[in-house]
Amino acid sequence: MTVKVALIGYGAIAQDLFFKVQDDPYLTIKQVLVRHRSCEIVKPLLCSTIEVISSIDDLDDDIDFVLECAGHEALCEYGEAVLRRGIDLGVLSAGALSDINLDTGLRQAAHQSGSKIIVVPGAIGGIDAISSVGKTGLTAVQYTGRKAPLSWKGTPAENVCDLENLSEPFEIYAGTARDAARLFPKNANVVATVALAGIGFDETLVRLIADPFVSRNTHRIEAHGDNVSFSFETCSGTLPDNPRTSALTSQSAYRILKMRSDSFFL
Ligand SMILES: NC(=O)C1=CN([C@@H]2O[C@H](COP(=O)(O)OP(=O)(O)OC[C@H]3O[C@@H](n4cnc5c(N)ncnc54)[C@H](OP(=O)(O)O)[C@@H]3O)[C@@H](O)[C@H]2O)C=CC1
Ligand SMILES: O=C([O-])CC(=O)C(=O)O
Repeated sequence: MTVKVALIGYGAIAQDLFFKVQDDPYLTIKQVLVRHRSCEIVKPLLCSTIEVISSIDDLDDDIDFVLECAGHEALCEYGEAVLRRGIDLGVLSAGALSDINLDTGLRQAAHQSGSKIIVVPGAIGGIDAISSVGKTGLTAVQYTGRKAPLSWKGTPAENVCDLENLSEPFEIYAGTARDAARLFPKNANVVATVALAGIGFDETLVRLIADPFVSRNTHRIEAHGDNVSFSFETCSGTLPDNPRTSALTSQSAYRILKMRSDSFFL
């Protein structure tokens, strides 16, 4: 059986994922949802069998899985409608779930229709272990993220340091996962994933660092419980079309799609 997938967004992650999926006999990207103004730009980039849409109402009834790879705003705009249609939703913009109303709305929609929300681990490793132990088994979780200075352009980091001329690592944020997810919507989705898997947005402590010495995005988790402790570090180069996004993100998204199509899965 071929699993029919719709993507929300056609940026760096979606395009990289698209190339991974195109030779896979068990997965088909059937539709791509973009903003209305982008439809005519995206159409020529895709083969004619893939429909480019700009309204969630145009989602085909036979879509098995929708993957959001567009940003917080897109998850707010389309997430609930996808789930209400009974279609499972993969989420990359997990940081949007730091908004309690959105989180509750999506969970209710999924519960009522029987669909599922799958938070894609994306750019960070170790989520399986953190999630297996979860809130009941963990007492402290600390996340530290490092990216090259220019990856923090357009964020509140610009108010606290001169990103263009950093010669030493600079801590641009220290606080809760909830505030990090809200303040850094394009850089702290992994923070939200760690929080959701572990002890929650308000208990997970976060440090974000603009580091002129890193060439790859680096995500470090230190987690402790009464009977367990973890320390994970993930370093990934970035995608050519978005130098702030880890290449691991689209690899992880492809894995989630394969999970739905393959009979043996690890
Ligand atoms: N969980 C994880 O590990 C990670 C998650 N992410 C999340 O994934 C998102 C996408 O990342 P990436 O591909 O690198 O970003 P890009 O900026 O390269 O692409 C995002 C695409 O989504 C489109 N888009 C944005 N809003 C909407 C909308 N409301 N409706 C339709 N399309 C929309 C944008 O179009 P336009 O240009 O017209 O706005 C753009 O083409 C990030 O914003 C972030 O939230 C990113 C990295 C890691
Ligand atoms: O791509 C990464 O390394 C992480 C990222 O941007 C995010 O979590 O939003």
